[in-house]
Amino acid sequence: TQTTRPQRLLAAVQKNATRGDPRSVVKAIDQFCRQKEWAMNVGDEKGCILDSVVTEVNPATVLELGTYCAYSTVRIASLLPPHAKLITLEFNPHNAAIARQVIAWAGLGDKIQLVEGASGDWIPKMKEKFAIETFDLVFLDHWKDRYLPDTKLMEECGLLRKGSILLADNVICPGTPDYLEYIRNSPRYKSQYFRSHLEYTKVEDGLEKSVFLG
Ligand SMILES: O=C(NCCCCCn1ccc2cnccc21)c1cc(-c2ccc(F)cc2)cc(O)c1O
Ligand SMILES: [Mg+2]
Repeated sequence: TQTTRPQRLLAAVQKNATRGDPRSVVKAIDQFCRQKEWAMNVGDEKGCILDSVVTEVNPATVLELGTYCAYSTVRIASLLPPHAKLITLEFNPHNAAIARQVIAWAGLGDKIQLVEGASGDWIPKMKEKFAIETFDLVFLDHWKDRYLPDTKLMEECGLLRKGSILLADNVICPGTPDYLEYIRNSPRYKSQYFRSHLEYTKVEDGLEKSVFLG
């Protein structure tokens, strides 16, 4: 029977990456997506911007919305300090199953908690279920029409503190116009656009980094 793209991506990781070496997992996925099949990972170009933000924030608590095959999950977790925790949310059970295996191959299982479900259902339960006060960093990479409602939901649920950083993928392509409009005009955020390209292409895309001012 026909394999899926996430299954082929996992096979490329298991073939070309070294167990326990997160950077080799990232490299193997980028090579697969450049040489074999495009996939919607944040990719190597935007990934460097992601790395610099993670390193600068040095977060103890991270929320990722949109795991897919755990490319950015592994990329972020490989830069976290020892006792930091990353919670990543994936809606699609098949993708979640692949992501778990990529995370295991990278040897990052003790830093990452993968949760299956929808952001609108899980965000209100984060505090009680995961003993989380607030998130130091949120990486938004899920349904593009959920970036705005979920940001408002995180505000309402008290999951953001003065200084929390939101980093949003795909604000140009596919685009998140309502999110950009809100976050760039709200007095409660200070935003900065990092211009880049859609993963593995020459199409314009970028990351929007926003600091919650409280
Ligand atoms: O759609 C994208 N990502 C989202 C995938 C679905 C997320 C589902 N999901 C996960 C957690 C979760 C929690 N709650 C609710 C839903 C949830 C995406 C698309 C493109 C893209 C595609 C084609 C094209 F021609 C150009 C660009 C590029 C990207 O980088 C992307 O990220
Ligand atoms: Mg994306």
